[in-house]
Amino acid sequence: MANQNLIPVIVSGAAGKMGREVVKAVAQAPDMSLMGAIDTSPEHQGKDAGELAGLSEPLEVPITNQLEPMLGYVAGERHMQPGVMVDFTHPDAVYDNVRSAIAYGICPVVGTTGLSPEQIEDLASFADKASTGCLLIPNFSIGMVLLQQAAVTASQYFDHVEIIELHHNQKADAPSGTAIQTAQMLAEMGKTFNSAIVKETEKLPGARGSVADEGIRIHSIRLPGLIAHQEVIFGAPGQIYTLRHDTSDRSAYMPGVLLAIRKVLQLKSLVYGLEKIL
Ligand SMILES: NC(=O)C1=CN([C@@H]2O[C@H](COP(=O)(O)OP(=O)(O)OC[C@H]3O[C@@H](n4cnc5c(N)ncnc54)[C@H](OP(=O)(O)O)[C@@H]3O)[C@@H](O)[C@H]2O)C=CC1
Ligand SMILES: O=C(O)C1=N[C@H](C(=O)O)C[C@H](O)C1
Repeated sequence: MANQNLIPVIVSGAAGKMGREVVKAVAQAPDMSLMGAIDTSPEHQGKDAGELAGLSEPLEVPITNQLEPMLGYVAGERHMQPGVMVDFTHPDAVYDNVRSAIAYGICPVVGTTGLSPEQIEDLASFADKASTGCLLIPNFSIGMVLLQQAAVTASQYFDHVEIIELHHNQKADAPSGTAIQTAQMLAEMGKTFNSAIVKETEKLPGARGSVADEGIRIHSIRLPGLIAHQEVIFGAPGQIYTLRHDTSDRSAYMPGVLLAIRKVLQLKSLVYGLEKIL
């Protein structure tokens, strides 16, 4: 039987690139217990989540595609605190997974990007009604929080800014959740950026990227060899100010994920962004 003092954690997307890192991090955290490892990928069903994640010993937690029964099992177990579901799956799956977790009183920690503003609003209202903590974190790395803070500061002094995000070419959504959040933060400064000084014509559609709130442009690059990178480039007459963050290993996200697992238990509603819980 699981130690009832430990935080019970289910990892959804446990066989994926991020899920495997989370399995390792949770298994090594002294205050957490990995209760379930969910993944729909057929080739990984029944495999030990720990061995798949590269741990030397099995965790005796098999990968399964049965999320609802696992949520029910964890919700029904006697623990000192509610369970947490960490989701790193796919933009098409995350909404339903989060709804299901909240319905069982399990607190979601969501890294999966690609939720629409309407879906986020709906999940916020569902979590609120259920008085269940839920964290949506577009980027778990501390370096990105610092980049965003520096960008907000710079946006007070620069009126022109564009964002470039660069990712591996297995990424399903574009632009990245981080780039969208960064643009939102700048847009909240209450001014319109990038006022045009000439009439622009795109000779190839999309050449100037996508336009987010307040005229901020986002350009998405997808290439093998990349992991996750973002530049925020400010321009003014005679000067360019470039902020850049590079992720060279997915372990960069793990301190943020473990912090979120601990913090979500203290919440009663949905909170968006790592910066809100630091
Ligand atoms: N917030 C952050 O800091 C970060 C967020 N991300 C985001 O996390 C998400 C996952 O990224 P990544 O790990 O690279 O992706 P991967 O494709 O490597 O992993 C996703 C895994 O989830 C599985 N899956 C798909 N649908 C479901 C479902 N309904 N239930 C359970 N498992 C499912 C996939 O199986 P199959 O392959 O068979 O479909 C796959 O094994 C993306 O949205 C990405 O943008 C990534 C890095 C950092
Ligand atoms: O898919 C990824 O890899 C990443 N996705 C997140 C996003 O969309 O912002 C976070 C990070 O950029 C890695």
